Amino acid sequence: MSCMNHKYILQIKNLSVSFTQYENGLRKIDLKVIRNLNVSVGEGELVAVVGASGSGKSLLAHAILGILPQNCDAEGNIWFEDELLSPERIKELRGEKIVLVPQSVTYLDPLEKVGKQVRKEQNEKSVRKKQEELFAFYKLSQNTADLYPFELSGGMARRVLLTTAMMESPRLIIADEPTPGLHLEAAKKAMGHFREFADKGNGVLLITHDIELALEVADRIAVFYAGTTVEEAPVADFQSDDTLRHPYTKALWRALPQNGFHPFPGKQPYAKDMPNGCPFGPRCPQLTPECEGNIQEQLIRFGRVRCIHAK
Ligand SMILES: Nc1ncnc2c1ncn2[C@@H]1O[C@H](COP(=O)(O)OP(=O)(O)OP(=O)(O)O)[C@@H](O)[C@H]1O
Ligand code: NI
Repeated sequence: MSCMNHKYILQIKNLSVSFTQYENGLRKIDLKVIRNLNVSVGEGELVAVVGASGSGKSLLAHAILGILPQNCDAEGNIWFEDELLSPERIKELRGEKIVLVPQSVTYLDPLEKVGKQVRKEQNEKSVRKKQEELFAFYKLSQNTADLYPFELSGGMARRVLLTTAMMESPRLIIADEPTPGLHLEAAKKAMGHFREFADKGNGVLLITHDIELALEVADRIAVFYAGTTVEEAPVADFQSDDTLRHPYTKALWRALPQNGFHPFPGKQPYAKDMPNGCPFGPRCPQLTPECEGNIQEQLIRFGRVRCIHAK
């Protein structure tokens, strides 16, 4: 499904996130870990954010939800259903209209029984019923509700996090790596649930480094590299590397098992050692001196790309 004629649920423009650190305990430095990032989710859309570890995926989720660490600052604009979000407004929407399925299971409160947490302390019959239905859906036995988080296995804890997100009637689900530790069946269920939720006219931002999973459920893929989106493309474009736009996306495509498992050398740069211009430059087969300049995002064939050589 394309979002061309849809309303946006989430729009992020020019987001930058930096950490303040002290070098040798004295000199203050700003470490920019996300730069000029744009990404959007339309009504009825499931958008997957893919990218290597450390590319800024979780920080993006935390920036949207206003839960960045103390020493971390965000700049840029985030719109939720045509409303420019302020920190106060984000607080109101968080957990109600915008929910997070966090990457780490440590988000569960260790001192409170699971059922109470999932129900957010509410005890009405309808809330209990919904929790029981969701537990059944995710194959959690009903007595799981009486356990404390430390009594759960990793996979159970993940399924508890999924039920927590599904308890509300959100408009946007941000799922940060929701599947590691889950059996294939549970992972498929969760994906099916997200797809269904989007198909009802809502939005899902699915953060994952599993491109194959993303290709199965998403409408569009946003590819992250070193703190920014290098490409945003409809899923159909991933059928061949000719229809993809950025050399990094093409390299990811060729590294997939079904496309020959071609590895590509090198590593994503750290925020401290960012090259001038294109962050992918040092690894790029198409590198030219112009790549060290300012790289604007261009619109090409219903997708967006940050590469001066893209066609
Ligand atoms: N508290 C912090 N202080 C300084 N740098 C941080 C902090 N938290 C994260 N970073 C840096 O920000 C970058 C992005 O981190 P983030 O957790 O968003 O990556 P990610 O794409 O979610 O990775 P993963 O796939 O491993 O979950 C990383 O380079 C990381 O080192
Ligand atoms: Ni992460």
